[in-house]
Amino acid sequence: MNVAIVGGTGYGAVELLRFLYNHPHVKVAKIISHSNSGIPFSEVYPHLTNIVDLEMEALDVENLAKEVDVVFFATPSNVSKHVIPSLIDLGVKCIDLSGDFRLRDGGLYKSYYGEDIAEETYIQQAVYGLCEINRQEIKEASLIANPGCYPTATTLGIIPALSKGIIDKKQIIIDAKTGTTGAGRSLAQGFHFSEMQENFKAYKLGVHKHIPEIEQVLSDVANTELQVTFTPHVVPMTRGIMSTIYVDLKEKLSTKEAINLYKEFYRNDPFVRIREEGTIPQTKEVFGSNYCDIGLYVDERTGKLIIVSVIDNLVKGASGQAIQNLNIMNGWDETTGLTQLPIYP
Ligand SMILES: NC(=O)C1=CN([C@@H]2O[C@H](COP(=O)(O)OP(=O)(O)OC[C@H]3O[C@@H](n4cnc5c(N)ncnc54)[C@H](OP(=O)(O)O)[C@@H]3O)[C@@H](O)[C@H]2O)C=CC1
Ligand SMILES: CC(=O)N[C@@H](CCC(=O)OP(=O)(O)O)C(=O)O
Repeated sequence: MNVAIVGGTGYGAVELLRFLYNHPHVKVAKIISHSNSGIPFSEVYPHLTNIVDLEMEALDVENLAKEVDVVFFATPSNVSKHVIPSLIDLGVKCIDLSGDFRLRDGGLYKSYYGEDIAEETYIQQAVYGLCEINRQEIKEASLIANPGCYPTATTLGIIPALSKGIIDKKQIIIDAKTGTTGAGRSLAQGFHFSEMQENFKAYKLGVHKHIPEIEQVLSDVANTELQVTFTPHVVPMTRGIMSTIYVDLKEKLSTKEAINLYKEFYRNDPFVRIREEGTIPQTKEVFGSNYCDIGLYVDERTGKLIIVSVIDNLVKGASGQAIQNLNIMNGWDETTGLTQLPIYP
C-alpha cells in the first residue's frame, strides 16, 4: 500500500517513518513539505542518510490522490481541515494526527483552537481513533481523527473504572506531565535548553485544547456530560507522558481488585499493559514503543483510586497509534510494524 505523509519535517512525520520503514505492507511513496520541497528527507534528518533519501514535494492534492491510498497528516492545528475534504472526496483515506477532526462541537472547537471547525459532513465522517475503545468503527473508517497525546494516556487510564461504574463521575482530577517533543520541532523561547533544563512548569490551566477532547471521550463512555480538572506540565525530558489521575471510589475496593478489573477490561489489547500490585510504570519503560502502561493504587484511607498511565507521546500518543489505526482499517494484525521494544535504559 502506498502512503504519503504531510508535514514532512516535523517530529510526528519522522516518527511515522521510523515505524513505517519496517512495515511489511506499506511503502512511503511521498513526503509532503511546505518548507522543504525539493530537498531529500535525509538532508533535514541526517540520521536517515541512505535510508530515507526521498525528495520531499509540495502539496498537490490531485497528484497525491493518483499515487497513494492513505495520507497521514502530521501538521499543526487548522491545516488538515482545508485539505482532507478534497482527498476524501477523491477516495483517499486520511489519518490526521492533529486535532482538526477530533471535536464534534463547533463552538468548543472555536474556543479552544481559535478558528472555525471543519465542514460538518467531514466531522461526522471522522472516527476518533482511540484503538482500544473504537476498534469496530475504525475498521470502517475513511477518516481517522488520531487522539491527542494527553487524551490517549488519560482516557485509557480512566475508561475501565468509569465504564464499570465504580467511581464518582463528578470528581476526576488529572495531573499530567509531558516531555518537550510534545511541543513539536519549531523553536519557542520557553523550550530553550536554558529555560527547560532543571525546570518543571505547569501551563495552559483551564484552557488546554485537550480538556474538551478528554471530556468528549469520557462523556461518550459514561453516557452523560462529564467535566474534568486537567493540569498539564512540561518536564525536562524529550519523550514521555505521565498522567496521574485521582478519582473517588463509590465503594470499598482493594488495589488487587482494581488491577483485576483493568486486566479484564484490556485482556485483548496488545498495547495496554496493566502493572502488578506495587509496580508503578515510569515513562522510560515505554520510551520509543507503542505501549500504554497503567499502574493502580487504592488509597484506602481517602477512598481514592490513583491511576498512573504512561505513554511515549510521539508513539502511542501520535505516530504509533496512527499506524495502529492504519492496521485496523486494513484488517492487518494490529501490531504490524509496531513491535519495537521500549528503549531501556
Ligand atoms: N509531538 C507530539 O507529541 C504530538 C503531536 N501531535 C500533533 O501532531 C501534529 C504534528 O506534530 P509535530 O510533528 O510534533 O509538530 P512539528 O511542529 O514538529 O511539525 C509539524 C510540521 O508541519 C508542517 N507545517 C508547519 N506549518 C504548516 C502549515 N502552515 N501548513 C502546512 N504544514 C505546516 C511543518 O513541516 P513542513 O515544513 O515540512 O511542511 C512542520 O514541521 C500536530 O497537530 C500536533 O499537535 C499529536 C500528538 C502528539
Ligand atoms: C509541551 C506541549 O506544548 N505539548 C503540547 C502537546 C499537544 C499536542 O501535541 O497536540 P495535539 O495532540 O492535540 O495535536 C501541548 O500541550 O499543546
